[in-house]
Amino acid sequence: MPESFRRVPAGLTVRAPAKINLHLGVGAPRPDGFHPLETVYTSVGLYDDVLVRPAAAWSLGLTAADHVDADAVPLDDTNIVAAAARALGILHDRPVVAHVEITKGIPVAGGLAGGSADAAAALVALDRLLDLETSDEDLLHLAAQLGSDVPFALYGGHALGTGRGEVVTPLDVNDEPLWWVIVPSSEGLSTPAVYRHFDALSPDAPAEPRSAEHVLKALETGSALALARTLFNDLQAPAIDLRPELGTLIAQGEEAGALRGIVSGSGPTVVFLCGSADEARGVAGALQETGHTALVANGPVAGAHVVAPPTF
Ligand SMILES: C[C@](O)(CO)[C@H](O)COP(=O)(O)OP(=O)(O)OC[C@H]1O[C@@H](n2ccc(N)nc2=O)[C@H](O)[C@@H]1O
Ligand SMILES: Nc1ncnc2c1ncn2[C@@H]1O[C@H](COP(=O)(O)OP(=O)(O)OP(=O)(O)O)[C@@H](O)[C@H]1O
Repeated sequence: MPESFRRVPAGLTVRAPAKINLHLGVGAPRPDGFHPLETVYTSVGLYDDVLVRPAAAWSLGLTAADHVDADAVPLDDTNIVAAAARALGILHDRPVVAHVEITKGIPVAGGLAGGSADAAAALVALDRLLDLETSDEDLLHLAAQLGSDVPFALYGGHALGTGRGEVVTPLDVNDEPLWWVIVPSSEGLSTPAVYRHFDALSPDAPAEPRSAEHVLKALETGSALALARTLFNDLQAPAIDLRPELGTLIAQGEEAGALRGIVSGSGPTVVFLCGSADEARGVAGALQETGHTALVANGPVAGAHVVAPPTF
C-alpha cells in the first residue's frame, strides 16, 4: 500500500456504564478513614463516553444530557479524567496529553459512580490512543488509586466488592436482564458527607460490614422478585436523613408498581427494580407525571469498552 494511504487513527471513544450497589454493607471506619465494604455491584445501561484525540497539549471538553448538571463538573486539573492521564503518565514516565471530550449521561454526584466511569473510560482510551500497552494488572492498580468505584467500572457485569470497594471479583451468576427505573435528583449529594452521616447515625457500627450472602443467593436464581426482596444499602438511612424526600419517592415508585426502590450508593439517585421492561416503562411514566426525571435502563452491561472505530 502506498505510504500516502496509511492514515494514523485520529481518535477513539470509550464508553463506561453507571453502577448500582445491589448490596452495600458498610463497617466502622478504618484507621485510614475509609469504610470497609462488602458490596455487590451491577452495571446499568446509562453511560458516559470519553472521546480522545491526538493533541500537542492537554484539553478537556464536556457535553451533557439534559438530566445532567454540566456546571457541577470541573474541567480543570481536578477532573478525575485529568487525574487518570497523570497517573498513566507517571506509570509510563512520559507525558500523556490528548484532547478529551466527555459526553455525560450519568448524573453528577448521584451515587451512580459517574466520575468513576469517566476515569475508567479515560484509562482505556488514553492507553489505546498512545499505544501505552498498560497491562490489565496495572490498569486495575491505577483505577484503585483514582477511586474506590473505578476498578468496577473497568469490569462491568455483576461483581463483589470488598476492601474499600476497590477489590473487585467478577461474579459468574445468572445474566438475565434486570430492568431499572433510575430517578436522579436535581442536586447531588457528597459521598464523604453521606459516609460521615453514616458514622454519626451508627456510632456502634461493627468493624465487619454486613455480608452480601442473601443478594448473592438471589442473583443465582435469576428472579427479579427474589433479588428485590434482598436489596440492601447501609447508606440509605443517612441519605434519607439528609434528604427526607427520597423516602417519599421510594414509596411513590413502589406504589406505581416497582418491585422495590432503593437509594443508589451514597445517593441521592433512587433506583427501582422492576419485573419487566413494560413494568419499568409504566413506573417511569407514573413518576414523570409527578415531575420527576425517570430513566429506564437494563443491566448488567459491559464495563469500559471501545465503541467507535478509529476515525480517519
Ligand atoms: C458509595 C460508593 O459509591 C459505593 O460503591 C463508594 O463507596 C464511593 O466510592 P468513590 O466515590 O469511588 O469513593 P472514593 O473516591 O474512593 O472516596 C471518596 C470519599 O468517600 C469516603 N469513602 C469512600 C469509600 C469507602 N469505602 N469509604 C469511605 O469512607 C471517604 O470519605 C473518601 O474520601
Ligand atoms: N469526570 C467527572 N464527572 C463527574 N464529576 C467529577 C468528574 N471529575 C471530578 N468530578 C467531581 O467529583 C464529584 C463526584 O462526582 P461523581 O459523579 O463521580 O459522584 P458519584 O456518582 O456520587 O460517585 P460515587 O457513586 O462513586 O460516590 C463531583 O461533584 C465533581 O465535583
